[in-house]
Amino acid sequence: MEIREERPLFSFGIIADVQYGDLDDAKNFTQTKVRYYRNALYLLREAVQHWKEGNKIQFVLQLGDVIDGFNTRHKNSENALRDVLREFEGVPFTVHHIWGNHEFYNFSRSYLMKSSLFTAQETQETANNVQKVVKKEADAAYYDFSPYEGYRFIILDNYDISMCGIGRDKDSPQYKEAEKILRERNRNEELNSPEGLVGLDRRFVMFNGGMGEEQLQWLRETLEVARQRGEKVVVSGHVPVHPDSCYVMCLLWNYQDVLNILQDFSDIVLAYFCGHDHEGGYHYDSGNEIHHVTLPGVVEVPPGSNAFGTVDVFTDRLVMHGVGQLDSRVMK
Ligand SMILES: Nc1ccn([C@@H]2O[C@H](COP(=O)(O)OP(=O)(O)OC[C@H](O)CO)[C@@H](O)[C@H]2O)c(=O)n1
Repeated sequence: MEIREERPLFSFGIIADVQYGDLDDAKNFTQTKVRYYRNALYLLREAVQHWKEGNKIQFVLQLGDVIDGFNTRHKNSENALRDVLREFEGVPFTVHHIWGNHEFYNFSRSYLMKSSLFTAQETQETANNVQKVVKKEADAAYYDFSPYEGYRFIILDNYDISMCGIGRDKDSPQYKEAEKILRERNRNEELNSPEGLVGLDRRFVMFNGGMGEEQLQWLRETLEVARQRGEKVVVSGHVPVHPDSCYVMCLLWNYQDVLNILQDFSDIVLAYFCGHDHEGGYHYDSGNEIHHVTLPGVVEVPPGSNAFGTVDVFTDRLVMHGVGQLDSRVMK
């Protein structure tokens, strides 16, 4: 008879696209959904309260876009950031903040590096050395950590190559590379517009980004070391990397590079968690046994519901307990 463990090895929280702002509700760009900017803060508060009361999660993956770009119109970016960070004050778990496009509408990369949203700087070590958080490149936010022996989490910086907002200096090689990629693929004056782009090429808009060769190389090396150690790996970023897990306009520019790497390490990679596409999505890459989970965006959740979750990690499965618009799921 198969004996299943009752308790998970460990658990973590997930939430995406809070996009808080002290702003009146308004429709999104395509006029299809309402964004509830103020209410988003209460939904974040409810999620944090849920995790505190459950008293079982070790950490949260905050999957990016924690405040909205429209805060800049009122010069309110710092206040908005202060308000969301206050929700996490004194919590009994670690919070890993991932950077999305809205972080760069509000702040420069150098500002973010010095802020509490730069969680790669934390180095926490437990007795068995499994909670070490390792920062890599000097001006990038990708890193890895091991919350539990035998498990590794990888945080990607999906806007490493980007033209978003004020993130990258216009003279930086990364900004120039992003501009070259976009101008070659997108002939519109307004680079956020997908007009004239067909199929998967609709991802070549300015609110997406790409990952540079240095980061891709680091991802390969980190997975290689994890494989040698016999670890299982969960990867996260703001932007989806599988075309079947999201609306194609929200895909990472060089999603195929990342997918190839994840698939090369399909023996150890369990899942990829992200946000960005506010509709949310899910795809099981059955050939490689990798789960791609795109969380619904909190900012577009009407009052009375929510969109966050808790993932229990067992030796043979991840069990995602969704609240509100995030579906619950057992991922073998
Ligand atoms: N078709 C579009 C869509 C957007 N824009 C402009 O791009 C900027 C970012 O858009 P925004 O909807 O705020 O980005 P999110 O990250 O919140 O959402 C991504 C997906 O849309 C969610 O499903 C902003 O300046 C828009 O005005 C555009 O020009 N054309």
